Amino acid sequence: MEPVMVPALRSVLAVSGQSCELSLDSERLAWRELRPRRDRSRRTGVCLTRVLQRARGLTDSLSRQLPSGGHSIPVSEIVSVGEAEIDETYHHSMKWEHMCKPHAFTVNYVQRVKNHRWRCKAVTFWCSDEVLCCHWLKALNDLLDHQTCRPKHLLIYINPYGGKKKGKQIYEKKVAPLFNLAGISTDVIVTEFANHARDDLYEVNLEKYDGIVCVGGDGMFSEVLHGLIGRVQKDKDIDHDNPEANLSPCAIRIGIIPAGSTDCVCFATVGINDPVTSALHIILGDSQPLDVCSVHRKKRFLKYTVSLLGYGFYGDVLKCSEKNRWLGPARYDLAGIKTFLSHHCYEGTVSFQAAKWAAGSPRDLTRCMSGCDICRQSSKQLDEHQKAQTLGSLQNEQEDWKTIKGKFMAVNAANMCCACPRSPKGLSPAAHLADGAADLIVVHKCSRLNFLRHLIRHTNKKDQFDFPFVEVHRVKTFQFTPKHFEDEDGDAESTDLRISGKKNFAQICTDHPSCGCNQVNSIWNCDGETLDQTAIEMRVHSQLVKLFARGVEDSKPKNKCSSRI
Ligand SMILES: CCCCCCCCCCCCC/C=C/[C@@H](O)[C@H](COP(=O)(O)O)NC(=O)CCCCC
Ligand SMILES: Nc1ncnc2c1ncn2[C@@H]1O[C@H](COP(=O)(O)OP(=O)(O)O)[C@@H](O)[C@H]1O
Ligand SMILES: [Ca+2]
Repeated sequence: MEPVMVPALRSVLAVSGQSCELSLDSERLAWRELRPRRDRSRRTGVCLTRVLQRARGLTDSLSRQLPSGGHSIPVSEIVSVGEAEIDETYHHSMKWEHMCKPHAFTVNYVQRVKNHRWRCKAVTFWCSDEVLCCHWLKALNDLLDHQTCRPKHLLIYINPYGGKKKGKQIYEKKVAPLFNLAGISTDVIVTEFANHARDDLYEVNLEKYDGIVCVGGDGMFSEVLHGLIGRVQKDKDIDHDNPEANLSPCAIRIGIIPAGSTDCVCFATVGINDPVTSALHIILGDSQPLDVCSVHRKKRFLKYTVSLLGYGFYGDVLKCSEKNRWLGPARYDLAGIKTFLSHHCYEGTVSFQAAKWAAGSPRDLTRCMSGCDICRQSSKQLDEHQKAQTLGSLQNEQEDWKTIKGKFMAVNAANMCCACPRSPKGLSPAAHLADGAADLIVVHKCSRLNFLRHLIRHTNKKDQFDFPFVEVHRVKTFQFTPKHFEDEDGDAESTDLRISGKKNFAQICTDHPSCGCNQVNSIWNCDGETLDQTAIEMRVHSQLVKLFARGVEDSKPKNKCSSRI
């Protein structure tokens, strides 16, 4: 955004009974105390009056005495500004009778606390007269009016059954008051059934809104994502059943208020799953482009995914967890243990095309941070690559397919790092939000102990790919075909469920004669939703949607973008 040119403003006002020099330019609001703070007894009306009287005299000779220390807020992080509410008790305790009428304004702003968490703080500035107070209020509000990226009207979908079933409560207690404070108007829909939000987005007048917000987990986000992408393609007459279609990007941003079980999309794009932090990112109008992967079975669209598309271990965890939904987020822990103990592997073929133009690689020890250089560079290189393809100056890409045949514990595509509270660095720590590529992780058949060692590394700082049975590739597309599809004619158009229904229970797994398991197929976990097909193809669509987020901020800024793991 272009900085707004405003005449710099500078005055002496009082903050908590202390005279301060307050200054404002188009970028920042800053203040410093003019004298060191004494004890709290100085916070009386008499002192405050004196402070303000003295302030009048000081206004012209400010530059002389600025002690070190002070506060500074970027204008872009001010939530709102308003006349201070001076209630009766406060008025009397401050002995305001010594002043004819108090004049003060309050600035609400973002303060960073620990672990990427944000809070809304307030500071009140007391003015010597009404004219000065109005002058400051106007200058600040003019600057806020120029923050054009901020949403004014939002459409909110709340899943009342996600996570610990607290979505509605979280929204009403923690989020709605902040949206009110920021002057954002909202239309709120509490969903009544699964896919309510998705279907509604096909009908709703999107022009009325500056953003869509979902309150829930990754499943709820997925609903909104499907509704929005589907709606935009429908409006533009793009056939999403065509796996080669160039999908049209969605201009309207999506916000996520985390109230689910994993909250991976929120965690990986903000750095924490905290409703207040997410609400503040929405208010400030942050924008984070996000790659979206489409999943097809031949010419049939199945689903979109932005975080994990996983077959084998994560598919089985999901299947098992659904039976215990009543346990809330803990269902995944129980399912994780059960699935780990059952130790299944699945046979099939994985084929992929590497994302040759991608600037990073899955094991380069970088992380996708706010304003990521690797995402920027990759997307530039992808544009050039696509232009070259259109001009026909690239060799036939069909030759670039690589194939892995075998027995797998897991086949995962991570379009982002997939960090979440269970795994703070995620499934693929160096994956990027907006590089136009996904990391394909293939965990070959291995012993229980080795698989456990691999899983444990998702929770500590060690490299989970540093095993001979794990391989990882940065890809633009991949296909998976389970063994039984290859054994059949490989062209079966019938649904997997019919085929697997027959075969799964007929064939005894040769890998596990001792456990007598008869499972040939796993299922796909697609951002926490199941797919009804096992033979699939996935393709990454670079930066198809935008979120109200800014990527994870570096707490120790060195190289602003891609910090070392
Ligand atoms: C012995 C220690 C083992 C620890 C392994 C931890 C590995 C965790 C990786 C988690 C990746 C999560 C990827 C995100 C998936 C979500 O989209 C999905 C749905 O979320 P929600 O809608 O909010 O419920 N969550 C899952 O599939 C849960 C995976 C849990 C695996 C244990
Ligand atoms: N009112 C509703 N009743 C039942 N299911 C719903 C409702 N609203 C949304 N859903 C579905 O609930 C599922 C899980 O939602 P989510 O918010 O991701 O919670 P969790 O993280 O606990 O899985 C999603 O598949 C979503 O489509
Ligand atoms: Ca990506």
